[in-house]
Amino acid sequence: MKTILVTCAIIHFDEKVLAVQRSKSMKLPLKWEFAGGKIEKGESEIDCVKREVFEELNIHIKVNNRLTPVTHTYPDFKIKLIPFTADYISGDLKLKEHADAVLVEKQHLLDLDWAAADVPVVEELMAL
Ligand SMILES: Nc1nc2c([nH]c(=O)n2[C@@H]2O[C@H](COP(=O)(O)OP(=O)(O)OP(=O)(O)O)[C@@H](O)[C@H]2O)c(=O)[nH]1
Repeated sequence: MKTILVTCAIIHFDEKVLAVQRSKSMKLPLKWEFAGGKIEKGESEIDCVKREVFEELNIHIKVNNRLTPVTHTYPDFKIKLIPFTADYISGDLKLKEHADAVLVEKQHLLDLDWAAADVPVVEELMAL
């Protein structure tokens, strides 16, 4: 099975981080994730994560640290999820694709029903 390369951003707004919920019509319906998406041909990881966040949320971010990538096999596809910590810079947050968004304190992140690939990312983040 081909591995899809996906970046995502753990966007900090002061002490909280932004989680977004996939819509009913997306793959992994209603699961929570970090904004991001597939790397396009010739695109750097950082350009990808900035582009996807702007496309999905209408905000600009500053990308900080790359966390540990997670390879996960779902029943019908396999991804390598490459997470970055980031800070909100500017823009009015608008949900272009997702069903919902919440700002969560780090210690409450595991209360959400995450896409399976995100669970190790959340655990790493909580241990930072
Ligand atoms: N953006 C993002 N995607 C994630 C995360 N965790 C995770 O498993 N994924 C999966 O990685 C893929 C990212 O692709 P995407 O967001 O660009 O595309 P999509 O599924 O909405 O579009 P598609 O239906 O065209 O494939 C999705 O299948 C999504 O389910 C995450 O934290 N952020």
